Amino acid sequence: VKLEGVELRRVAMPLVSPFRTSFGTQTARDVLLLRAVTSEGEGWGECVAMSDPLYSSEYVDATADVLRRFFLPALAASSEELQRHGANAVNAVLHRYKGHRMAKAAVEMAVLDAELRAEGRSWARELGAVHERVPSGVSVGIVDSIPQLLDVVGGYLDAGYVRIKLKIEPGWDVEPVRAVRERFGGDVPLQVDANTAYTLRDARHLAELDDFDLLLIEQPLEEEDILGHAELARLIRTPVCLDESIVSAQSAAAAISVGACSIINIKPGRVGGYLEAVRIHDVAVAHGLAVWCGGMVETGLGRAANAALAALPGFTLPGDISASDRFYEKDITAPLTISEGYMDVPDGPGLGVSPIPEVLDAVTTSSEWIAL
Ligand SMILES: CSCC[C@@H](NC(=O)CCC(=O)O)C(=O)O
Ligand SMILES: [Mg+2]
Repeated sequence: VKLEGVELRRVAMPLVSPFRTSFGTQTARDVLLLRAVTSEGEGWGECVAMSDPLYSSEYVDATADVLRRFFLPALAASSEELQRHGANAVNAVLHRYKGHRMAKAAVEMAVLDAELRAEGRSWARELGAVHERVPSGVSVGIVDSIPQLLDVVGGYLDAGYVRIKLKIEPGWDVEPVRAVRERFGGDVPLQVDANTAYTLRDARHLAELDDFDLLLIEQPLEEEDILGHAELARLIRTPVCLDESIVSAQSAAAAISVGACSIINIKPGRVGGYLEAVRIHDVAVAHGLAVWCGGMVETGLGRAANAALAALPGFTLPGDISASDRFYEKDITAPLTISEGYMDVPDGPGLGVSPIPEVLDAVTTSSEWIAL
């Protein structure tokens, strides 16, 4: 495929309610979208980077800059390779550049979408999906009080979500979990996500969560503390799941081999793209680990791609693949919905969804065309 140019389009998407985690509170998303124009047609990519480098070192202005100054020129200079191998060549061409995996993921996604739309092939089929619909879990932010939390959780259970994930941080962990268990019972699939907020000194405290039969505790320690997670896993019974720490199939293999995790949250943007996400799935499955698909508050574009990824055989735990209306009043695509707790996996060409032009234009804050 010949890459003729890429549009960098920024959209401002207000959230339906503030989303608070251990690293901050979001009320809106400033999202970078890529529209790749190729010889075979157009494709869309979504960059999952947040506005501030608080989840990881990437942030949306930096991803636009690294695409503009390094990645897109490099792809233009490797048009031969791109013509021959398409999206499979993107990460190979960009490998010499360190990090910026969310930016790499976005351009690989846009090129892959263009190719698949042209071939009439779905994202699900390309990645190896084996299900037509996937169970939908939901991520619940930190709120001001326990009663408010119980209302929020009750609302999502009424909406049909099959798994509840609670954001936790020091001072908001054992009590909220206890309250949810007491109110909704022991059968509700329940897990927690600390986003690196604890240290090994908190091990004894985190062991108090063992009484609540959680599916997992996600990323309790900082992302580079692989050995710390292995030590923590020996001190608590709740299975340790890694998110921020797993940036590639190689780092997944390393974390698994030292016993740092028994479950992995796979996020394509964090690991450089959907193709690497499948490799991590394969490594985890080969070691007998369960994986699930995490979320980065994506628009319908990334949400649709994540639903397809979550349909691979090793994704045996519900993912953070909630309906569009969990975060957005009006999504830029036709809204993704759940019924009886499941989301249909898109089966159209490419992502299977597209931005609705007038909706996209209404939320666009900037657009920049980069000819290649
Ligand atoms: C701003 S929070 C983004 C990262 C967070 N994501 C979620 O909690 C799920 C968000 C979603 O459902 O898209 C995580 O660490 O897993
Ligand atoms: Mg997480």
